Amino acid sequence: MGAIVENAEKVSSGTVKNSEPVEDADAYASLNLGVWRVLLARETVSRGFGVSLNKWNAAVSGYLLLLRFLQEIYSLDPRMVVLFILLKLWDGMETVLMLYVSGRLLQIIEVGLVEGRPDVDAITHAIAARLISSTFTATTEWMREYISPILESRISRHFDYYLLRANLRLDMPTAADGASKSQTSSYDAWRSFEGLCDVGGQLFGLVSQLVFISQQKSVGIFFMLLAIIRPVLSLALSRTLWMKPHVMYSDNAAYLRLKSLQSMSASRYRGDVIAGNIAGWVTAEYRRAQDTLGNVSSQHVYSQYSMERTPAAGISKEWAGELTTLYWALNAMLRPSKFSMTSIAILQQYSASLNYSLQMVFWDFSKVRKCVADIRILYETANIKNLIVDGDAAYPRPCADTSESKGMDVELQNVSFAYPGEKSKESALRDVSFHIPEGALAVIVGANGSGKSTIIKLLTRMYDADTGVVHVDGLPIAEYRIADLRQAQATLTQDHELYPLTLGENIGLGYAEHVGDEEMIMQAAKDGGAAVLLDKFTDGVKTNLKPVMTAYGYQLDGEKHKALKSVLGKLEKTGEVSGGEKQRLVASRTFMRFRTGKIRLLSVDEPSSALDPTGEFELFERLRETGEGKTMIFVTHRFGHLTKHAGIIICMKEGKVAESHKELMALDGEYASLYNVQAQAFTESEISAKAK
Ligand SMILES: Nc1ncnc2c1ncn2[C@@H]1O[C@H](COP(=O)(O)OP(=O)(O)OP(=O)(O)O)[C@@H](O)[C@H]1O
Repeated sequence: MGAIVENAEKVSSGTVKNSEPVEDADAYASLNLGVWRVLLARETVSRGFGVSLNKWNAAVSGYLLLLRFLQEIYSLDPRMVVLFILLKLWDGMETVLMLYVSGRLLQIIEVGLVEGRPDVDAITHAIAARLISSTFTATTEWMREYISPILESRISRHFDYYLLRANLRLDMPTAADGASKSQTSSYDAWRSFEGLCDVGGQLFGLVSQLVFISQQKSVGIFFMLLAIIRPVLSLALSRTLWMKPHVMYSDNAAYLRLKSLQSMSASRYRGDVIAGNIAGWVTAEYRRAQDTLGNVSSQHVYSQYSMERTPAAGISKEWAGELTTLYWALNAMLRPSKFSMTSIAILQQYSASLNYSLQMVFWDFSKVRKCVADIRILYETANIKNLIVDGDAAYPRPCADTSESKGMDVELQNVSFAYPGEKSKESALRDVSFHIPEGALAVIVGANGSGKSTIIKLLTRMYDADTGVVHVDGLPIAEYRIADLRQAQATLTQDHELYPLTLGENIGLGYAEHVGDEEMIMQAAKDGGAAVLLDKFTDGVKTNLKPVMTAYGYQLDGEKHKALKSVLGKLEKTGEVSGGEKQRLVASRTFMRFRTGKIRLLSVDEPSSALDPTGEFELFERLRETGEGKTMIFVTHRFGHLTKHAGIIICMKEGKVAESHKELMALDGEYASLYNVQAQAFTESEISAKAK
C-alpha cells in the first residue's frame, strides 16, 4: 500500500524532482508508487442538503445518459441487442438450474445407496436433465460468442464515426491542449455496453439464486448471511485504482532517461545510430541510468496500488470464507440426524455459488460508475469547445467585389502571440505591425525561429493573437466565419503531409467537390510539377503510397516458411517518394485549390526546400502567374528572384519586425550581406522603389 505524500518534493530514487503543477491541491491527494506519481481525486464528502442535491442531479444526469446510450445502441440492431441481453440473463439463470439438477441427482443417488436399490428411472431422468441443460448452456454460449463480435463491430463503428467527426472539428490549440485531448475510444462504448449487460445478468442470477436457496429446507437465513460475509469483506478491503479518477505520470529522471535510451533502438533512429557509431554510448548510458534507478519499482501503478502491506486482509477474507464450513460442521455435531453427506455437499455448493455470484455482482456494480463515466467522456468529446471561436460575418463581405481577381487586404496591428504551452521564454511574435494591401505580393524574410510561419498561422486562424488585432478587409479576423475565410485562402507550407489516400485524392482534395475529376487533377499536377511523378506509378492517380497495413506474420522460420514469407513481403509493399516529389504533390494540391475560383490570399511558406533550383524557380513563377491579382505572401529564407516582384518586404527578427529594407541595407549588417550575396541579380534601385 502506497503512503500518501502531499505534493512531495523527493522521490524514492533519491533524485530531487519538481513537484506536480499545483492547480488546486485540495482537489487531489498525491501518491508516490515506485517511479510513478499518482494524483488521486478526493471524493466530495456529503455535507448538507446542497451536496445531496448535487449527488441527486449527478445520478439523474447519469441515468439520462445511460438511457440515451442504450437507446442509441438498441436502434443500431434491435433484434440482436435484445437477443444479446437475453443471453446475458440466461447466464444468471443457468447457475440456478445447475444447482437444482446437481442437488436432485445427489439426493436420488444417496437414497438409492442407503436403500441398496437405486431408482434407475429417477437417476436416468436427472442425468438427462443435466445433459439437456448443459447442451442448452453450450448452445447459448456459442450464440453469445457468435453475436458478440458482430454487435461489437456495429457499436464500435458507430462510435468510431462519432469520434472521427468530433475529433476532426477540433482546431489546433484545442487539439494541442492536453486537458481536452480525447481520452476515449469506440472500444469504451462496447465495453460499457457489455459491462452493463453483465451487471443485469449477474443481478438477475443472484436474485434467482437467493430465491431458490431460501426455499430449500436445509438452508436457513443464518446460512445465507454467513455466505455473503466473504464477498462483502472482499469488496470492503479491496484497493483498486482503475475505477478512481486519477492522473498518473512519472517524473523520475533515471526512469525517463532509461525509456528515452531504450527508444533509440527504434528503426527511425537506426541509420543515425549506426552512422554516428553511438551504440556503445547508448548502452553505457543505459547501464548508468539503471544503476541510478536502483531498486525503485517501475511495475505498473495499478499493481503497486492494490498491493497489501500485510497479509491481514487476505487472512480475514479466507477466514470469512470458512464460516459456512463451520456452520455445517457445527450442525453435523449438534444435530447429526438432520444432516447427511449429500445435504452437506449441497450446502457447500450453495455457499460457493452464492460467494461467486455476490463477488461478481459487487465487482460488476462497481464497474457501472466507470461505465457511466466512460459514456459521459465519449459524448462530451463532441461538445469540446474549440478555443478558436467562430465569427458570424460572411467572407467576402456582401459589399465586396467578388470577381476572381480580387485579393485580401491584411493588416497586423501590434500583434503579440505565444504558442499555448510553449516552453520557450520568448513569445513567437512581439508587437508586430504591418499592412499588405489587396493584390500585393509580400515577401517575409528572417532568421530561423523569427516568427515568419507564425504570421501565416495567424492569418489562417490556426491560432488567435494574444494581444493586438489581425484585420482582414478592414474587419477583425475573428468576426468572420472561419469556413468562409479558409475558403478564400490557399496555403502552401513546408509542413504538409501526404494523406494515406491515393495520389489523385492527395491532389484532388485541394478542391474536394472535384476530387474525382481526373482531368482537373492532371492539370493541377502539371502546374505543381508532379505530372511526371504520376506517370512513374503503374496505377497512376490511383496509387496509394501508404495503404493501411494489416499484414502480419507470426513464427515464420527462415527456409521452412519461405512461401509464407514471400507472400508477406508482397503484402507489405508501400511506395516512397522523395522529399522534392512530395513537395510537388502538395504544391499540385494548392493549384487544384485555385480552381475553386474563390482564393483571395495565397500564403506560401518555404514549400521548396527539397526542390532543385529549376523546380523552385518554376514553382514560384507558376504560383505568381496563377495568383495574379490576389494577395500573395511568400515566406522565404532565400531572397532569390521573388524579391524583384515584391511590393513589400518584411524582415523578421526574434519575433519582431526589423527595420524596412532600405534601413536594413543602410545598416550594412547581416541583412545587407545576405541580400548582396543572394540578390545580386537585382539592382538596389529596383527594390528600394517597391520597399517601404
Ligand atoms: N507549434 C509550436 N508550438 C510551440 N512553439 C512553436 C510552435 N511553432 C513554432 N514555435 C516557436 O515559435 C517561434 C517562431 O517560430 P516560426 O515557426 O514562426 O519561425 P520561422 O521564422 O518560420 O522559422 P523557420 O525559418 O525555421 O521556419 C520559434 O521559437 C518556435 O520554436
